[in-house]
Amino acid sequence: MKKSPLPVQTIRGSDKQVCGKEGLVKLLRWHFGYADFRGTQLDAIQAVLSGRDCFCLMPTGAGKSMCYQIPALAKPGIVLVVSPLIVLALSYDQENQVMALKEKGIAAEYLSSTQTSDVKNKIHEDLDSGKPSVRLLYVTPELISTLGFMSKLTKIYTRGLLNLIAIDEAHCISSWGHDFRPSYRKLSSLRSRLPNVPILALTATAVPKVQQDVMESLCLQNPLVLKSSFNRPNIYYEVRYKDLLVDAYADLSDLLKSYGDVCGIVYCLERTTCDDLSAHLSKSGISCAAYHAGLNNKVRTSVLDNWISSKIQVVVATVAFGYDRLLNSTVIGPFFVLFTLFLHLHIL
Ligand SMILES: Nc1ncnc2c1ncn2[C@@H]1O[C@H](COP(=O)(O)OP(=O)(O)OP(=O)(O)O)[C@@H](O)[C@H]1O
Repeated sequence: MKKSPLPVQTIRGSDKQVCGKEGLVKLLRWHFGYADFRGTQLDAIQAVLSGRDCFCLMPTGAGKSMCYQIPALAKPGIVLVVSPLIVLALSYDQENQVMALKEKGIAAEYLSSTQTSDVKNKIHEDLDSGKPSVRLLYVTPELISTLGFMSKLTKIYTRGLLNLIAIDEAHCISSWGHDFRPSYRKLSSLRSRLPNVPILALTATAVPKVQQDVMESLCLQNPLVLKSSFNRPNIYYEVRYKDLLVDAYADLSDLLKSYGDVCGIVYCLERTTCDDLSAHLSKSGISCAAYHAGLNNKVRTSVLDNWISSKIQVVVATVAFGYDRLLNSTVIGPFFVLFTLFLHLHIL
């Protein structure tokens, strides 16, 4: 349901007004309906709103997005969110995030190669106008590294309209990290090109060496470093020995059925295993589909859509199925079960 007139801030308040806990909690309640901030969210938000850089290490699903979404509502101007749109599931998540924000009446847009030129032109026109209406702009690191976009950003910056740069999945900037992306390296120029704009680096996966590398590469100055606990009491591992099972397929099928109406992902190492297992499970009455890089985009999108909308219960996938993102999906929430280890041990 859409909310009408939103109290998005339109005038510059004093730091105390903008950063005060009471006002920020009000924004959170009004726009998102949550009672209070979680973990270190408020610290991160207050740091960036006061102009300080921040490195924020939070587990997947802890609510990192809120750390840049609330600042976008607290001050007039634009929050730039740099996020990698590597695989289908990630870009899907990005689109969903922007759609969900728009539903709440928050002016959010994303720029990616998947959009039509009409849509992109509209966003560029808004950015070029003296008074852009967009509050949250999601872009790829690749776009940041283009001269045209950088000069656009510089113009917005010189007009005093760039409030915050949030770097999502910030570990991608580190060549020590498991997800290193060369295009992220180019983000190191943001500090010199757009000085005085606070930078918020967000990640769920940085070991100390990567953390240091991220902070140095982004030239963070005296950042507030926030690290949350990674204990996830809702996740547990169970190991079953394949040799001790009469029929591993039947065992898996029974296990899936025993969870009732929940949705799950079964991870396999190979594409052919996904196809075979999906066929087996379908025969035993489980609504499922395979997902791997060998399938074309159309099929993959439809499997993802069907799974998210609960038309199918189980996806049998390789890691091509955006592991981290889907684990967090708000749509799936508590009804999500992951069977990764089981399959590795039993079926392969
Ligand atoms: N203070 C809060 N109270 C309750 N729910 C919250 C709060 N902040 C965020 N959430 C919800 O938590 C869910 C996960 O948030 P989000 O997607 O931002 O996590 P994340 O840490 O960015 O995950 P990822 O590592 O996948 O990027 C979302 O549904 C979000 O609306």
